[in-house]
Amino acid sequence: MAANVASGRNGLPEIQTQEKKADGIFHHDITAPVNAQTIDELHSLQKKKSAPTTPLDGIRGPFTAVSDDARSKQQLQSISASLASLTRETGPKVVKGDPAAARQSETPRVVGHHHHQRHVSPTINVTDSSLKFTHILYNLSPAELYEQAIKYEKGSFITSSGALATLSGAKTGRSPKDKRVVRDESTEHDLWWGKGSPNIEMDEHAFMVNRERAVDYLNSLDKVFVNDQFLNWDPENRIKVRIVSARAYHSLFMHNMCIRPTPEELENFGTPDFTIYNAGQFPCNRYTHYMTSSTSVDLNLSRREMVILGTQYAGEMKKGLFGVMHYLMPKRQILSLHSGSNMGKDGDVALFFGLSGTGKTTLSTDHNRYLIGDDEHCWSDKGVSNIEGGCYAKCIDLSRDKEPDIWNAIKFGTVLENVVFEEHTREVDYSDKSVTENTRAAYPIEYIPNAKIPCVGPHPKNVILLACDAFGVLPPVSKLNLAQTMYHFISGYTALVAGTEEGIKEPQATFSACFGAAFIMLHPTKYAAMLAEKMQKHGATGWLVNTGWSGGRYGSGSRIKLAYTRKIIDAIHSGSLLNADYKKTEVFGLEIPTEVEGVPSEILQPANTWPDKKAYNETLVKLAGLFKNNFQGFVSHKIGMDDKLTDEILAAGPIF
Ligand SMILES: Nc1ncnc2c1ncn2[C@@H]1O[C@H](COP(=O)(O)OP(=O)(O)O)[C@@H](O)[C@H]1O
Ligand SMILES: C=C(OP(=O)(O)O)C(=O)O
Ligand SMILES: [Ca+2]
Ligand SMILES: [Mn+2]
Repeated sequence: MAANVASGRNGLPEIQTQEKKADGIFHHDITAPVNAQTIDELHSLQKKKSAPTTPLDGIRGPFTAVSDDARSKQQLQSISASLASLTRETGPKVVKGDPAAARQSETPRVVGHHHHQRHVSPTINVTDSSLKFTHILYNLSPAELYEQAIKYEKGSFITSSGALATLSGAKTGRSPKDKRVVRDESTEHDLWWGKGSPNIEMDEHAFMVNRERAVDYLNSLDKVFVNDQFLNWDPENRIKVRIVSARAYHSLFMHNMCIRPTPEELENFGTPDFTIYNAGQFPCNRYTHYMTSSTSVDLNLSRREMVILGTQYAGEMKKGLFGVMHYLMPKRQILSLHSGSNMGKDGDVALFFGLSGTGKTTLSTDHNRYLIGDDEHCWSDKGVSNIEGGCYAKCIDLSRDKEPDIWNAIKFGTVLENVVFEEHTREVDYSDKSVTENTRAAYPIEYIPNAKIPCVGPHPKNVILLACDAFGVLPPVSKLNLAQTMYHFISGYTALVAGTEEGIKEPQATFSACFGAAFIMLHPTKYAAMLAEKMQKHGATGWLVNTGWSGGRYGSGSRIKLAYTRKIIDAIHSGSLLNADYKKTEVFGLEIPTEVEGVPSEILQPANTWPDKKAYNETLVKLAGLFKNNFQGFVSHKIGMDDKLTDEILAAGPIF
């Protein structure tokens, strides 16, 4: 090849790698020319249209064939029906796609899974809901949702590991006091109401006022996000959910947390079984009956709808749906569980119950075992199934060494809530609590390398009850008989520290029935009876594991090392702890092993670890009193058909 030397930019010699053509014109480009005549044409080439993965007309019979167009129309009609104001005649005019994209370009755009003809949208800001189109961003991909969040939602950034950092606004945790459940003829008798119940009532009318408020707000926006997804990996008991929301953050969060439909499943989705209207940034009207703040999370089981006003905390949606499952599943004789779950190589399944912060996510995510799920499960006659399609991990003080699988899951596609990062490098500082202590990562379950897909497993062998005991008196591990397991399940104890402010040293005991009183819908004894029956039938062993303090209460002792807790959990899984030597404790009557491989034996007996024995005994009796007091609410209830079990459970509490 002859190198021609000519004068390039800045007078520097330019090296020609091509021969001069006969016409005397230099050809600078060595690659093939672009297949477009205009910039618009070039841009239109960049995006390939998502085609349906199944040739629908080909595989269906001539009488059942539904054209793509008809299917797309049905889908839009279904979404319009979801968004319909119930006081007006028709639903809003809906069209798929980003209104900004439609304004920018003359070429039809594809957003979501189906191509749809672009309607001409008004270029002036016409806000009358009846005159405008509501643009629907339907089941967008994570990449599309990233772009939406970054373009339109303040506080959205890509972190150095590729996650989407977002802010949840004024609320950085759930608002259980603002939860309302419609009390009508059907729920009146079915649900748990009154003292101790999380179900604070509202009437149908107040619900409709809030529903209208949410729907009108959503329709006033130029676009809304719609996610059609599933709950429950048990195919026979799968629930179809639709989430209508105003933020890309919410849409991506639910994309990660619910089960993601395949394109085929989405084409045949039809009508949802349950719909969430999340108008989170818009408050409720406090003049509305039953409202006590500007936040309201309202559940109407008869309408199969939930309305969220005045909180953008995304966990509200995930845990809201969990409540729905706590109603729907027991009706089918399936037990819903606030637990993590994993499975060993030999197929042994463990459940991890516990209140927030006790270790469900951390301990079910175990590099040596298959992860079934970190938070919400069902136990049916066939075994366990995860309700969700993702995990929701706490990020505060997250370390690569101690929790490598969670660390590595924080990558492209993961939603990172309320974390603080270095403004230039976008490295997250997981120790920073400036926004909140409750920093979170929501990622699809397959981001954990040993996730068990599909997320189902056989009947559990071990049922592990986690308590983070900041009083430091519960043993790191004890083996429970069935009555003790039920006693502790119904009690649902944990004790965290009262606050993060200086000087507050007193642990705060929390009793939350079934380790999830905020989410259960029926009386706790209903779930307890089902758990007892299943554990008995399948021969599962119960364990109480304290992931909290040792060597003294909060302030003088310290939290049990995660590495030790993991060793304890390993010994439960392997079966070695089942046959260990045990010693029974006073007061709580708990069986404590004398040895656990990899754990210093002296920490197994809490009494040994307290330098001040008198303080230990006082604290132990104090906690026992709190247990006894809490259980008073259950003494008059029968658990299951068996009077004997009820008596045994009552006797399984602390004696002092
Ligand atoms: N010994 C321990 N066992 C379990 N978790 C521990 C322990 N020590 C500290 N931790 C921390 O406590 C937190 C447990 O939270 P998480 O697993 O998210 O609970 P949950 O899923 O039950 O809400 C994690 O941040 C974890 O790193
Ligand atoms: C999302 C939650 O779950 P957890 O804290 O148990 O992970 C919650 O309780 O709000
Ligand atoms: Ca929880
Ligand atoms: Mn969790």
